[in-house]
Amino acid sequence: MSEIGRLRVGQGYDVHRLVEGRRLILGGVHIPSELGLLGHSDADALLHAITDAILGACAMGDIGTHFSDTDPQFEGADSGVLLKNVIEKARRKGFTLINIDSTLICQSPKLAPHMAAMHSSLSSLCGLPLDAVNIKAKTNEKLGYLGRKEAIEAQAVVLMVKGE
Ligand SMILES: Nc1ccn([C@@H]2O[C@H](COP(=O)(O)O)[C@@H](O)[C@H]2O)c(=O)n1
Ligand SMILES: C[C@@]1(CO)OP(=O)(O)OP(=O)(O)OC[C@H]1O
Repeated sequence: MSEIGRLRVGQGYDVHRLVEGRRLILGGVHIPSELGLLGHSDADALLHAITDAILGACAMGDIGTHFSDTDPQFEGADSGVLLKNVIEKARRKGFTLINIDSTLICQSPKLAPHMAAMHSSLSSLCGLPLDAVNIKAKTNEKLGYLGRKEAIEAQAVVLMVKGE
């Protein structure tokens, strides 16, 4: 089969509510903030969106079917561990990750000062070179629940190749 016939694209999305009393973790990095994301795991919306994009590219379902949000095993889970587990499951089915692009929609805090750390963390978690990984940040121009700082949303697209 041609190289093009072996390419698979995947898309992922996640949103978590911002609340008091939780640490804000994005891309595997702790970001100092008065509010953190609520979830069963560490609620790392960026890693969840990327995990879902990988599962999508491989036609392997979604994050909740692999790691149930009612399973005590995943309470407070490090989403980096879940992401690495999915990359390994995909590898066993013959899929290799090529690149990731992603967007965080986050009115506050400002993510630019943390971008290099998130970029490096994501590259390391995914076993990809830095030039195959991208993270973008957007405010929501103060519109809606994202603009009111009630939540952070993440979107991701990945490209994968199947076979040798
Ligand atoms: N939480 C955020 C949001 C955005 N940025 C950076 O600001 C730029 C402009 O954002 P707009 O939403 O006004 O288009 C954006 O391109 C990011 O570089 C940020 O650092 N943290
Ligand atoms: C990751 C899981 C599992 O701990 O829990 P949450 O942190 O609530 O995250 P969500 O984005 O709802 O996705 C799937 C869950 O099963």
